[in-house]
Amino acid sequence: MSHHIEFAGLKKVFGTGPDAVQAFGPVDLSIAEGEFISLLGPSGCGKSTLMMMTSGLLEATEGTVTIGGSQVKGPQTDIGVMFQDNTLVPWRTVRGNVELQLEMRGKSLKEFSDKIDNLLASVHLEDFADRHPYELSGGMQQRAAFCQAMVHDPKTMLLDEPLGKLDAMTRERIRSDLQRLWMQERATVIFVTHSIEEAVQLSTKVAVITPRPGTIERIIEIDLPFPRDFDVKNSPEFAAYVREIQEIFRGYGVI
Ligand SMILES: Nc1ncnc2c1ncn2[C@@H]1O[C@H](COP(=O)(O)OP(=O)(O)OP(=O)(O)O)[C@@H](O)[C@H]1O
Repeated sequence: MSHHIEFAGLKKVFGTGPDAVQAFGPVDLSIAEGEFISLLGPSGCGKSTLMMMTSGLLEATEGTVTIGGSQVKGPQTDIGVMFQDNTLVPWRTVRGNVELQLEMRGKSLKEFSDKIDNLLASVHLEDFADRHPYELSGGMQQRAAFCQAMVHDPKTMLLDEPLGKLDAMTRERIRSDLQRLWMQERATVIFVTHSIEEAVQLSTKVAVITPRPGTIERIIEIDLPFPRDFDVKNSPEFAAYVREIQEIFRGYGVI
């Protein structure tokens, strides 16, 4: 089954009458299987609204979301989601939290045991598997949440500012982890960020969204080799992409 994502005439209005808020759209967008697309847009342009509609947690006012050929009509369980606030429960260990995602989906813990070990090792948490969330730093908690989102092998991932609350160095490190895992798994990823550099580093495409109600201003294909390591990030080509996107936001008057 293909795992492309399709938005057709997708629009969200909150409320009715004079108090109605045109939050997002209408937007048509096709995201190919294995694509890593970042959504970059000013605060309040409707990025989280789009992610909620894609995951089936919020109903669209008009239009449709289709994932892998099936129209989204309710909460999706076969996708991986990660938001700015992590979803770790305090009474379970790191490993227990990752296992919870399997239990909720009725999957065998035994079958996924090696996968959990590999995931925790890939984000350098192998020595903290038996610790509880309160014993972890904010960055470590986000890395654990990342393993939660990935453990059931989702072919579609929705990441809504997952690195937003982290300090710059931790953020840099998790970006690399995320990129490495994406290169291995090639899931279809929609990633919301406020960082232009982060979007250019991680994405095959960047969708620049207009101020509210968000519509797509431009899709920029990022034609740089993966992994986008230190050298790629310091190349003139990388800087040119960042500059191109900065110019769009300058045009909006938001930077
Ligand atoms: N449940 C809601 N009820 C009413 N209005 C809402 C609701 N959720 C969001 N909105 C409005 O919809 C618009 C888009 O909000 P949304 O959170 O999607 O933006 P965003 O692009 O994710 O913002 P940010 O970058 O600041 O996180 C905003 O004007 C917001 O006030």
